[in-house]
Amino acid sequence: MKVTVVGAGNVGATCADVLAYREIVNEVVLVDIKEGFSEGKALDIWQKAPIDLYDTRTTGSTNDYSKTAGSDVVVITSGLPRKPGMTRDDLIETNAGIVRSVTEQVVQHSPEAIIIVVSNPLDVMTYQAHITSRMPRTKVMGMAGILDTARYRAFLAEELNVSPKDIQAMLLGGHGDTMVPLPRYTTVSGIPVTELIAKDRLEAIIERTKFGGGELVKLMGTSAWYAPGSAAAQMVESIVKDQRHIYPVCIKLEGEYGIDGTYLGVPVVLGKNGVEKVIELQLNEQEMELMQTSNRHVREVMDVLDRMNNK
Ligand SMILES: NC(=O)C1=CN([C@@H]2O[C@H](COP(=O)(O)OP(=O)(O)OC[C@H]3O[C@@H](n4cnc5c(N)ncnc54)[C@H](O)[C@@H]3O)[C@@H](O)[C@H]2O)C=CC1
Ligand SMILES: O=C([O-])CC(=O)C(=O)O
Repeated sequence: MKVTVVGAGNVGATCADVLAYREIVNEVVLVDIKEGFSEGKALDIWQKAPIDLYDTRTTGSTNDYSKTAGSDVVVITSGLPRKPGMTRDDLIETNAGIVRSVTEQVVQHSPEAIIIVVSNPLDVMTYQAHITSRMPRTKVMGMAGILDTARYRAFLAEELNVSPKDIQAMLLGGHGDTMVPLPRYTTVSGIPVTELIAKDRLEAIIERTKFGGGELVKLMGTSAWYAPGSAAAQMVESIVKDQRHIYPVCIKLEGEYGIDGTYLGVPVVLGKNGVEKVIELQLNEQEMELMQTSNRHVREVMDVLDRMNNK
């Protein structure tokens, strides 16, 4: 199995490292526009192989996509990260052009690849990659929900003083302040979380989760990479090993949740064909309202992209 990671910056290099040291695939190609950058990162990861004992071959390429030919999965992380004071949506202008040109080159050399978009604003960059690639919706998806639920699960584990491994959760909607964490679908070793935590504490954790990316941007001056890189690698693993995990993934909705044409996070089964199935939860009125708010927000940013692309 061969995976290409485009963008050898913080998120891309972390993703490549996880794919290598966990031996998720045999071969990882890192691509970046900066001369020598991806080659250097790939060489560094390869030189760690005798220490951490893995044999995934890792190579780099400065914008030469012929080296990515025949990839099974391509992870797109190229693009600007935000700085303090910015929203993810502020990145649209620069990142749309990058995602468009990268997708064109990816598809030319790996027409069968499954594409996982990471660049922000996530839902709208997934839209950009999907329309550029002209592939079925099941093969072009965005990574956000695994990261957002991981943050939610980590905060809950800290609050309850239990292992983060025991916390299961689901989340819907766009990757932004309108994301929809679902307490009704959150359990701790099978116990509904609402039985273990006070309502106001749970609400505070949900609020912290919604702004989890911004919290890190404020602390570091740029956005997160360890959890995002691992989250993208986890999606790759479910695909290349046909594990059929259920994860929250951004995909174009076609009538599910009463929404048509918007790219939003929903639970899906992830296997060798990409999204094998979209799971439709029976939402209550309040959850549906939150999902619609998220839908309206992502739709607005999709409209901005449409106007940019039609200029
Ligand atoms: N979906 C999510 O949950 C998350 C998304 N992100 C997003 O991921 C993106 C990358 O973040 P970082 O890795 O922290 O940024 P970074 O600045 O460390 O790395 C981005 C890399 O992309 C490269 N690049 C730019 N244009 C390119 C092109 N045309 N072709 C190939 N490479 C190109 C740059 O040279 C740079 O090395 C950002 O847009 C960020 O907002 C970050 C974290 C989580
Ligand atoms: O916050 C950002 O800009 C990067 C991101 O999407 C996240 O870490 O959730």
